[in-house]
Amino acid sequence: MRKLVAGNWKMNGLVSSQAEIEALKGLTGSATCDIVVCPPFTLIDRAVERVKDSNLVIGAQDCHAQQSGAHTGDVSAEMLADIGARYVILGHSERRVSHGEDDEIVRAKAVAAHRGGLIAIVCVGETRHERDEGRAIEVVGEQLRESVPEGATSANLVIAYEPVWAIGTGLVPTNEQIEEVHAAIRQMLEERLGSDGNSVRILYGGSVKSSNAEAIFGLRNVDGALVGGASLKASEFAGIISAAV
Ligand SMILES: O=C(CO)COP(=O)(O)O
Repeated sequence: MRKLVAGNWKMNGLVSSQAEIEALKGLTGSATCDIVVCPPFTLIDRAVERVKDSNLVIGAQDCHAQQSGAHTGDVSAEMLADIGARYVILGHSERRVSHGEDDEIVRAKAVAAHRGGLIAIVCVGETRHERDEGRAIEVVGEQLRESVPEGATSANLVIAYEPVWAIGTGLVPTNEQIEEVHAAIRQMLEERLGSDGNSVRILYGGSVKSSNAEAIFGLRNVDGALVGGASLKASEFAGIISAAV
């Protein structure tokens, strides 16, 4: 399966950060994977202009479940598609924790993403405590079952496994732990989507860097990465992209 490497800029980036996208274009012209950059809302419009005629595409980090209406401060999937975004990250643990987003909200947002024509990158992952209790697969399975909407296909859904304790910490699960969870996700996707579940890309996210990317991409059922901090610097992100063969 062709790999997908997505960069989640989180709440980082000013207009001047467009230079990183420009540099990334120059560094990834011959990349053999799909590449998505998800800057903050404020930069999406400009970023879409910048990546025209390149192999980069632009995504967002969230959307509202409704198409329009009295939702102060929110942005809909249709608005994102309207300015040229192609993907949207949903259910990131930073939103699940700090914005109280539960699986039902994530699923409603995924329905909205599909209605708006966006590819949903749905994030799942256990906390340290849940892993220590031996419940990682159970927690991820529950999130997956409840967050993935009807109508999901390999063309409009990507899953990102992001153990909460690995995000921004420099900690990475062992190869066995990653393979175990990815295999469980694959099985659940097959149960849910039939043979098409085989074609849904499952990304790993959490402290991915150019120095560990190759080893992670070599693992079974790892179809790419969702990268936070290391996506902010073009040269570092390009190092990860070049490992995704
Ligand atoms: O949250 C992440 C991507 O969505 C991962 O963040 P880091 O790569 O900074 O650990």
